Amino acid sequence: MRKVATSLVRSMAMALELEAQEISDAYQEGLYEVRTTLYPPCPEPERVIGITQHADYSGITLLLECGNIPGLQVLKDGQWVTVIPVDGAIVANIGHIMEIMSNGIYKAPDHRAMVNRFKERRSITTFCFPSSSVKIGPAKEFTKSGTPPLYRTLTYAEYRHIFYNRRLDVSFIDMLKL
Ligand SMILES: O=C(O)CCC(=O)C(=O)O
Ligand SMILES: [Fe+2]
Repeated sequence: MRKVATSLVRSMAMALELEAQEISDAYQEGLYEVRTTLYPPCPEPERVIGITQHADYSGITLLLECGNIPGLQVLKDGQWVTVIPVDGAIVANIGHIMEIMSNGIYKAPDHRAMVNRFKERRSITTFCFPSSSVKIGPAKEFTKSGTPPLYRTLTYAEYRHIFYNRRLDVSFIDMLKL
């Protein structure tokens, strides 16, 4: 997972002409949180949401959908789009840290997980973070070129503190916008 995350982040940084080596090194050393989720079958799936609408607070998220049972949905142009599982594939999702670092060019999409009437679904999610020594803010290349930063710059500890102490009725990313 570390290799996949590092190489994805490197490509994403290169596409924006950012200091790709520095950014991928940060993900080489960072914290990776793994969450396994089990969604039991539900006789009334239309009345239940497995994981409610949110965007991830990671840099990027790598998701393994076990058993090819669909459930993940991404909000695209105001519509929920189901991500069809592909055998053995990893779903990569952008988290808030990449949104901030790219000064809003990459967006952390809202997504949710639905439940299935007949089948149990399991997913394994790896939330990939840069090293805790890295400041979380728009990449220095944006400020150098005179582009105004759209997000605050925080230490890793501040970022996590704000996330875990936030009010749930306020959008987390909006709190970090300037
Ligand atoms: O289980 C899934 O498909 C999504 C899980 C997820 O979005 C999360 O854990 O943040
Ligand atoms: Fe998520």
